[in-house]
Amino acid sequence: MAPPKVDYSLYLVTDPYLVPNGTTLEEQVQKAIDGGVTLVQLREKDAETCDFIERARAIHEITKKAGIPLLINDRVDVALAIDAEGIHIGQEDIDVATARKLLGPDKLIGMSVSYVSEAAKAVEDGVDYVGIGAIYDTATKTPKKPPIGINGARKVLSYLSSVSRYVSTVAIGSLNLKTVRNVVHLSAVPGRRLDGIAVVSAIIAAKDPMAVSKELLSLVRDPPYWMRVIPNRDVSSVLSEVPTVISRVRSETPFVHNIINRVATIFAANVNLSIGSSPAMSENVAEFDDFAAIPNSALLINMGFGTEDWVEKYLAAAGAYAKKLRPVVLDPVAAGASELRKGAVKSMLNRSHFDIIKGNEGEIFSVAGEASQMRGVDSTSSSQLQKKANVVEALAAKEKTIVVLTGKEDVISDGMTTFVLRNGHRYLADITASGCVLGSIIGAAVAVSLEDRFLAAVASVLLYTIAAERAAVAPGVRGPGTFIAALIDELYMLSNATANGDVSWLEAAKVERYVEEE
Ligand SMILES: Cc1ncc(COP(=O)(O)OP(=O)(O)O)c(N)n1
Ligand SMILES: Cc1nc(C(=O)O)sc1CCOP(=O)(O)O
Repeated sequence: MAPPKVDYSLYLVTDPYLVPNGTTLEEQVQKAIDGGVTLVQLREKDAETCDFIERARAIHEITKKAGIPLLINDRVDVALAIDAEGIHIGQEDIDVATARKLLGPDKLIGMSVSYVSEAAKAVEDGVDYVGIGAIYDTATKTPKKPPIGINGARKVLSYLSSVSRYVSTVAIGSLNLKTVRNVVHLSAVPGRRLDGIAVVSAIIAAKDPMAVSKELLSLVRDPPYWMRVIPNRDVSSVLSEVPTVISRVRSETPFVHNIINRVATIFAANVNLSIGSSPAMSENVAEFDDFAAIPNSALLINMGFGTEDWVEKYLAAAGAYAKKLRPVVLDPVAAGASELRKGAVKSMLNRSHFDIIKGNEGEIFSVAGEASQMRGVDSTSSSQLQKKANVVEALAAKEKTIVVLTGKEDVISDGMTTFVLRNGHRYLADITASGCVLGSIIGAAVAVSLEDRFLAAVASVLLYTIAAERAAVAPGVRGPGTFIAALIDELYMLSNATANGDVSWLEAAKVERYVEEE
């Protein structure tokens, strides 16, 4: 079923109160259209009818010249008075049947929806499009309902993909240069994605509405790097690229910004240094933008400590890196251990994208919404490989990410290809933060291998687990304590050997592609 001809990609909704001093709403709209806005809605909440009509006529002249539709917010009479191309109505405005009767069959009718039930009613009533929101809290208006996040948009899209009539969709509510990419591309479900975004303040209040519109339009239309998945990966070709990633970490010294729990800090910094990367440990929001601007940076968010402002802090950091197109690794430490942690992870995934999600079985199962055997921060390993592989693959596909599930066997998936890795040593389970510091290695690897995050994950796990095997039998290692020092030594030696062309250690790799049995 082909979508209708209206281009909803970048839908400007006006607000007279947000226009910067020294310019007019008409000028802002004209510049926004010059930047690529594809549809305009005139939204005047307080204007007298005669003023509303006068302004609508002026804006209509501009949109007609540009060949794009003008819709009127709420007011059928104003739409009829200027022969606008349609209206947008909310849940408490005029009903669709009456509006259709007044406007006729050819005008566009859009309706605000937050939930599947509202979308179902709007479809039944015959709307042309729905405005899904509010995705996030917005300062532009006080919403009557809580924000629905990316997951809420996904639910509505999923429902709409199942109905026979094509009803177009735009998302609304704090859509701006920081949020658009994630909302548009993460909310997509098989066979259906948002047709566009509706924007008020990011354009209307902008000093340069043309530039902002141009950028927003490309963020809507151009899929981000994380939407590209390399199909049909085989073990030997991925393994052949592992030394390149490890060598590049040593030669390019990527900057790894670790937001990590206190138990792991020193260990993580030493591990980063041992493989040639440059660690920083900071939770200060004031420096996130500066760190993200470092060309070869990556961010690790290790949710080890549940402080009060943690989610907002993590999201501020993730937003800073997303804006610079730099990678973010999420370690949902003890994700299923408490309601606080479950809610925090849910909120994070609902509001941001993560390039790699790494956790143990209990953590990954919890993130995926599956029942897990989680106890504290340890993970039992009760699930069969098949279950683990299915959960990891489904989560990776849903979140458009790479998922690394660690354990006796490590499972890595990009949603299409799943590898099982069987290296490592039991001492890793006998020391604290062994999982956390793997996140720091992954951060370094993905910083130099953004174009192939699956490879970065495989390279990191192999380097770490094979180093652990060697460390466990290194001279002088008598138990977990001496193992930690030997592990850092081995990481250092393997990384240097690889950079010098000696990749013999990789012969120990035990990797296979997971193929589900019939
Ligand atoms: C595209 C789009 N989506 C949603 C809205 C909100 O409409 P409504 O619920 O009627 O709220 P107000 O705009 O009247 O404050 C919209 N205007 N446009
Ligand atoms: C007009 C409107 N309607 C919403 C809804 O949820 O239905 S949110 C919203 C305001 C969106 O403004 P901004 O782009 O500045 O966040």
